[in-house]
Amino acid sequence: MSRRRAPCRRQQAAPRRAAPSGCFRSWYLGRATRGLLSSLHRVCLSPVHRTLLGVPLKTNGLCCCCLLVPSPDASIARVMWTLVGRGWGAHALSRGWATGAALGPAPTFGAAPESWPTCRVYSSAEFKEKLDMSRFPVENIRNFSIVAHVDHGKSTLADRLLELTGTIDKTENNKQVLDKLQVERERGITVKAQTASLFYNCEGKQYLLNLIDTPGHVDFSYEVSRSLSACQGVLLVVDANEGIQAQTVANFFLAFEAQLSVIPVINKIDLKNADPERVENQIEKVFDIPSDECIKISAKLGTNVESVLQAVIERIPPPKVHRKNPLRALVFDSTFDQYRGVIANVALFDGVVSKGDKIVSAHTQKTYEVNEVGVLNPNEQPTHKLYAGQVGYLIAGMKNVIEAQIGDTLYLHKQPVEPLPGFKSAKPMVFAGMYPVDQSEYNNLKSAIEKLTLNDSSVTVHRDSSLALGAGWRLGFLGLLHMEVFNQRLEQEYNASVILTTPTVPYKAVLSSSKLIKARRAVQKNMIFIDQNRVMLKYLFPLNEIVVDFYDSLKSLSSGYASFDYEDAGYQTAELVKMDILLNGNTVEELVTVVHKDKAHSIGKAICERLKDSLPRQLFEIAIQAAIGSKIIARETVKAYRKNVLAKCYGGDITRKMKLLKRQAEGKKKLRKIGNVEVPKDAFIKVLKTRSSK
Ligand SMILES: Nc1nc2c(ncn2[C@@H]2O[C@H](COP(=O)(O)OP(=O)(O)OP(=O)(O)O)[C@@H](O)[C@H]2O)c(=O)[nH]1
Repeated sequence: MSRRRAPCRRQQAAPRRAAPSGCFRSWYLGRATRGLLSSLHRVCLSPVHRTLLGVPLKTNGLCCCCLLVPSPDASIARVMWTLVGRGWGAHALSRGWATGAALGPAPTFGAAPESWPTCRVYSSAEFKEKLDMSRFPVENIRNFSIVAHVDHGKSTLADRLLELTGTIDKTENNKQVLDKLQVERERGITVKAQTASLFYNCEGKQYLLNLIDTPGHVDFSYEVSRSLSACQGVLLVVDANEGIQAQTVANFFLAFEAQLSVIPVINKIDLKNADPERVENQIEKVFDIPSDECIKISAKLGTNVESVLQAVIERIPPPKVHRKNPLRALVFDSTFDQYRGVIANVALFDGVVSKGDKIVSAHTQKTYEVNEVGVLNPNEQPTHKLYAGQVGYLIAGMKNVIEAQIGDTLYLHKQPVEPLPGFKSAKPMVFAGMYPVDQSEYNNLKSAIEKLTLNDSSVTVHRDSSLALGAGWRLGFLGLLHMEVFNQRLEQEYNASVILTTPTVPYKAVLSSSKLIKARRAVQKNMIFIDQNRVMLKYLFPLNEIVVDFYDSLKSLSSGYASFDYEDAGYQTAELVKMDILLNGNTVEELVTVVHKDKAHSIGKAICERLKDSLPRQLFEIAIQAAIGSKIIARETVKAYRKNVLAKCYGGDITRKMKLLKRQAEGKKKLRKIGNVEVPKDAFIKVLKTRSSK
């Protein structure tokens, strides 16, 4: 039995240290006790992590400790961020232990520690103030997105705005901090819209600026359109050298249609080839925005960026919301955290939400208890409440994609509201099959795909299987880059290894073999769902379309699952014709048939082909014809046997051979005239089946 040791004197008497400001690669937790740390160890750390994290704890050996991450181990980074994300700092504060720690953006897992951001440490008072969101009345809130063509400088401008508002420190390492994903860092492009709440003091007023940095590439335009639903304005960034490009126009119209205020920002004016005046004129001409409304900046150097903040406050209206109404929150994005479940990004259109509230999803009608609310600053910063007009995150124990629908409306239990319109679903353009490299990994890959599609709702997923690759999925993407990024994220964020088939685009195909019912001139009467797995379909069929092989075809198409029954529905008017089948000009009475006018040609052709296959070759040629009245609509020929009349001629005179062949041809002519073609019995059955299946 292990005995608990009493805390040593040195620990109790440890002086309170001043929080180191801006300490790099470290987390300052103030007077966090060993008890809290060890409980955290118990809750979330594996033995390896405990050992590694234990090293700096032991060496510090004080109540007041600074956790240094001892190695670039990716999993350690993940754990540290999980702890911070779980509100460790806030927890310590609520117990009166500590100053809290608000950090820079999460390090990308597996990245070298040098790329990690600087931590920013707040005083207790600052931290307490951060938790109270009631200090921002609606008129002091501005919600806006930064939109632009690819590489025109959105993320760089976002960095400057974060710095100007004191959200992050101005250091070499804080570059494109809102591009948090490893794939974004590696490729140098934004693929995921990121929200950041900035606190800004202007002329004695405290403003809350909710900024959403969006991707520029067309494959991720769904991110832009969703982000705009949480905004009242956009910063339309245009490169001073390249001018207006395709995505500039597309994004402008997205904002215009959503009736948002558009602030044109001409960026990169520091470039040698920059021509801001030309771009100003373009903007005026194409978007009808007066040139004097354009703000010329260099996001890279920080030139004139302050005036962008001014314009946001002056030109973008505050949200039109009502705090006194019952809660109405739009879920506009979400991510999955393995410890906390779904983290939903929400924009509050009405009311207030607090930790502990019972909320209902309009989509699933399920009730949840709110475990945490907060803002992204730019990382998760828990707050006491979120108020209408604000944008933040909410954790309520939702566990999967079905529960956490993007576009869903959340409201308070027993206070139902009219759901918000939500979003149009994305239309995939490129499709590819995805299979686990090893079939035993199927379930893990399934769960990884589900979690990732939660964060990227524009991907469509359908189950599929292949003889060679086994069970898998057919995924739909908005483009090739989107497909590559999704695959890369699966590998990097979920450690999944997959086989991705060659991408294809959608085709519209008419599957003649499976249109079993339509092809038989049926008219649907009704459809009744008997239970979850069975449906009853009622059709009006012409009887001659089902008598012969309909049931066989139905069984084979449905792998034996479908059953069939019919009853007489009386006579109906139809355009029918009588079709004769002729053998060497003589009608075969047994094969005379009545068919629908539109199908006469195809049935006639098929019958002739079947007869050709079924009739034995004879000494004379047989002409098989299908006719409607005197009009021949199809013809096949069965060639005659040719007896080798020259067999006995060894060498000899050519005139003798010609004489024999001529005599044979004359004999055949006579045969043709008197020829009475014998039709075997099974040919009739084959022919009847042909007629029916056409
Ligand atoms: N010279 C100069 N370069 C800039 C400026 N702003 C951004 N850049 C550079 O332009 C490149 C693209 O910048 P980003 O901020 O990533 O552009 P983005 O629009 O966010 O890119 P996507 O999100 O991928 O569309 C980077 O190399 C930046 O350093 C600027 O004001 N001047």
